Amino acid sequence: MEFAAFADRAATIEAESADTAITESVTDLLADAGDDLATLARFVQGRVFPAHESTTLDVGPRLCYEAIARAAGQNVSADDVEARLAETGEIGEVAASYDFGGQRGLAAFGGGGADALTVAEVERELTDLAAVAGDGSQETKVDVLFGLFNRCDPDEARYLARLVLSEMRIGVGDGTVRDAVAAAFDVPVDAVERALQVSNDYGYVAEVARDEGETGLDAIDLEVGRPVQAMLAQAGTVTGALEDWNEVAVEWKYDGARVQVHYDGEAARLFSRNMEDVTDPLPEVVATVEASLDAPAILDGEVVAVADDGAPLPFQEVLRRFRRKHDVAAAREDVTVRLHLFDCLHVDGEDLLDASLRERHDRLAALFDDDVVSDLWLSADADEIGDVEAEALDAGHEGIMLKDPEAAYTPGKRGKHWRKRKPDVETLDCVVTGAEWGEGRRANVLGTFELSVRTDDGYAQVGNVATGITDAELDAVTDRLEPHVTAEEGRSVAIAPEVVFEVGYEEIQTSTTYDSGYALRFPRFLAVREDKTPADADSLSRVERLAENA
Ligand SMILES: Nc1ncnc2c1ncn2[C@@H]1O[C@H](COP(=O)(O)OP(=O)(O)OP(=O)(O)O)[C@@H](O)[C@H]1O
Repeated sequence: MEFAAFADRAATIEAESADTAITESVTDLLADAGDDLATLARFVQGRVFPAHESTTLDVGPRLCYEAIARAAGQNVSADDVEARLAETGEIGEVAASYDFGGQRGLAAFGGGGADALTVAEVERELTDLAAVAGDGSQETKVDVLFGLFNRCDPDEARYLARLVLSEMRIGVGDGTVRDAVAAAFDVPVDAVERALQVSNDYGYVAEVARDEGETGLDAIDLEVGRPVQAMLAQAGTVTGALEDWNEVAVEWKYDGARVQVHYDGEAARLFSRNMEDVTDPLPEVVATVEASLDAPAILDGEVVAVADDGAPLPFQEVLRRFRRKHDVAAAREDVTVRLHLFDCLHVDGEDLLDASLRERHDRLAALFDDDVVSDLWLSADADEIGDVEAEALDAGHEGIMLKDPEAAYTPGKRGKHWRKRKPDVETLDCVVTGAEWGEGRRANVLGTFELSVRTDDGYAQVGNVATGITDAELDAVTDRLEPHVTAEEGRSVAIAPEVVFEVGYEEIQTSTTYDSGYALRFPRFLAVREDKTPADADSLSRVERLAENA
């Protein structure tokens, strides 16, 4: 296909506003694509390379402006191009506004002709351009781009400029291409979706859909060395997770950077969340993996920067390691990293995407014999989950992940099967007005604390807290409260309002359980506010406001 024909189709697509019309136009484009199918399935999304490839054009805006300026003629400089961009705000518009050499050439041929750019040629030239490296590479890249722009008419220039800067913006998203592939080659959308998840390559999937149909799509498997998109999480709550699932798989949410490990039986390669190859900057992670594995595997996890005492450092520190291309040894001295693996997508020829998290985690745990694998707690108890969260926070991590233990691994999906518990937006300072002695090992310490807020004439209860308190804190809190016990009945004690607890919670609900008319959902102990007296504690009217504004 001539590049001019692609530009023409792109312009048509861009002019459409309805999603269905856009999908239909992309469907037609793919159906007519012939040998250019794979390339067009990428170009239409503004991609030159498959999503799983780390290859980039490595063409910054300035370099592109220079190439445009050179093609536009002697009197135009990169600064002029940039100035026009400041006016119009869109690089395609700017590129289309110049008279390039090619326009005159095309006019002479009456459009098209021997010198007409083809889609295949653009793809080839850009692939060669991406491979240019070393001294003088920037100059060579400008030369290649100049050569292309010089043969463009305004419409071609518009879409070439956008393609080069990954700013296609014609309203075609991942979902559009998925649906268009399904429609163009009469295969089920689900089969296309799965194949895309597994291969991360729209071009390849489009070709398989056309040439081998549904059977071919179903046969696409994960491949060691070809990264897949990471499964993502939504914000969620413990109460929500407990409502939705019988049991919740709880893990620490490590504060680091996502890493996907591909081990081919001999060597490991590592990929970042956006599928960049980060093998070289992380030799000790590679060594950890290679020391334990003896069969091919694809694993998912987080790399965390740690201080000398093992405590996690802010995640910016780990990014310093990810970005390091030179002098890795020195960077390694500066920032120590640890690998925490939490999922397993493939082991020794077997894809595990469709297996449950429960099974995938078991398979992962069987591959390593040290503490590389995340601890996973299965729980149906909010207090227990709260304790895991308290431990995670104590250990310096971000909080917890709540996962559906039965769910499959869905690459690239921000679904509801993985949830990250948001940090508390608000906390409440509550007065402790009662408590209960613990049981068994904890019989000598107070365990559950009655939380109240101030009212006009006293205090009203909003809940009980038993979660988030370490054993050491329980001892200290018991010593602090015991002198204020005013009455005792069974394990329950009444306590004079003296001590203020800061508590986190997920939600405030109206409730008839407590005399305040409200109940904190999933309250967690955060601290004793020694700096506050009950007079400084929160009031019922604040609770009312918080409940209303939720
Ligand atoms: N045990 C774990 N299981 C899954 N993801 C984890 C875990 N520990 C840390 N993480 C990190 O938490 C992220 C989950 O949140 P999300 O999928 O929304 O990613 P994100 O957009 O990078 O969000 P965030 O900025 O909150 O990390 C994962 O991408 C991963 O990097």
